[in-house]
Amino acid sequence: MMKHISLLGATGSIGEQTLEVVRLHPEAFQITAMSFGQNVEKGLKAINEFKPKLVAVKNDDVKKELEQAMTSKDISIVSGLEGLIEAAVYPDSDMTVNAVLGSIGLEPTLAAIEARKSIGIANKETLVTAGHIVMEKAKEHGVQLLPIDSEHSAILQSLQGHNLEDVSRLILTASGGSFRDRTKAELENVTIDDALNHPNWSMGAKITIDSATLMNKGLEVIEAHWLFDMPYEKIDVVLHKESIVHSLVEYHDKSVIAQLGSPDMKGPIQYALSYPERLELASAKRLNLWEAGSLHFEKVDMDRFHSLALAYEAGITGGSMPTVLNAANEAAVHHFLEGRIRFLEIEEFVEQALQKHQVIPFPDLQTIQEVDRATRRFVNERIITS
Ligand SMILES: NC(=O)C1=CN([C@@H]2O[C@H](COP(=O)(O)OP(=O)(O)OC[C@H]3O[C@@H](n4cnc5c(N)ncnc54)[C@H](OP(=O)(O)O)[C@@H]3O)[C@@H](O)[C@H]2O)C=CC1
Ligand SMILES: CC(=O)[C@@H](O)[C@H](O)COP(=O)(O)O
Ligand SMILES: [Mn+2]
Repeated sequence: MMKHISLLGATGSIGEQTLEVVRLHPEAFQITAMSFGQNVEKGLKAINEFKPKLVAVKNDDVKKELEQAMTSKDISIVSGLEGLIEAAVYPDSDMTVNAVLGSIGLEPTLAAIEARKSIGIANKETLVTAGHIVMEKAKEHGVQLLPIDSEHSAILQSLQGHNLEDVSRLILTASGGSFRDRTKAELENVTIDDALNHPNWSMGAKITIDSATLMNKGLEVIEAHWLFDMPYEKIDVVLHKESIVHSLVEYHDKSVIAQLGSPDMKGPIQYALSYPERLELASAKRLNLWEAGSLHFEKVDMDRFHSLALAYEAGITGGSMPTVLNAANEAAVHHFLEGRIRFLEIEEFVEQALQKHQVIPFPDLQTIQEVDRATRRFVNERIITS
């Protein structure tokens, strides 16, 4: 049966690869609504090809620009957070794929759950900042969140046919990112371009920096905690530089089940779209184990990758702490990408924000939004005045 999809973040790395999956399966998937931020050129191409009925953009200026560039008058264009939510709950859509960047994805996710859409979630910041609210709402409305993040997709795939109660440990693999072979001292003067040079994956700028600090893995630990209802002491991270084993599940009998494949996000995206079925993915590179030769696994040095330690601490503390972790990291990475701070200062600003924060247990949505704003202000002011 045809699945109708609202795609949030259509011009991004995950968004474009989702469109590629839809392009490969016109018999199975159709884009009914889409959103993007401000890349009108890319957005317009996607609109012309996929012909959604509704398009949401970042603000009124982008809306005007798009309206002038569009020839078809049959497509509604909306803007701002309200527009993003409208796209997320578009009545003709069965599924909402959230591939926007950052905690702006939270309210659209909650709205889509309330509208009982099936959810494909790439936007990990949403689960980090308010996992307890998202998961409670999903449970209340009987909605399953289907992970698009490769590690969480690997875990979901390794759980098929098994019970969560029989799991003794989740093991997330980490490539180590752009600087995995450098010492901390060697990170003092690395450039933005160096940091954006991921060894295995081509991704958006923010997640590529997160991968280099290993904050990405920290966010993923918190994401796994919520998606699979797993306590932090049962979530481990292992360095695996080939990014071929995408994550593993250990069961009580010490049997370990893993999902492997060549690094290609179209796999996890398609699995979320077609779940629980599997479709052909003709464009994917077959994993050739004799070509891969050896696979390597290493313990993570938590002093070297301090951001991962900060994420575990924030997750275990819980309450509003993960919101601070995420907001401080989003702000600091933004400033790094703008050339205002050095690479190692990202984790310093995140740590300062966490240290200054008085944890609020069980924060509601409004509290989370206030903490998010206050944390960004704290980081911005320190950076602008330093
Ligand atoms: N890239 C990857 O391989 C992976 C990504 N993820 C997660 O998926 C999410 C998306 O990542 P990625 O695709 O790399 O990111 P990109 O930066 O490539 O894309 C982000 C998308 O969100 C849109 N966007 C950004 N800000 C806003 C805003 N304020 N309002 C509306 N739309 C906005 C952008 O629009 P525009 O560009 O038009 O302004 C773009 O379409 C992240 O949470 C990331 O952690 C998870 C696993 C792998
Ligand atoms: C492709 C994907 O899921 C990314 O989140 C990936 O995990 C980044 O790689 P590392 O964080 O392991 O470097
Ligand atoms: Mn990942």
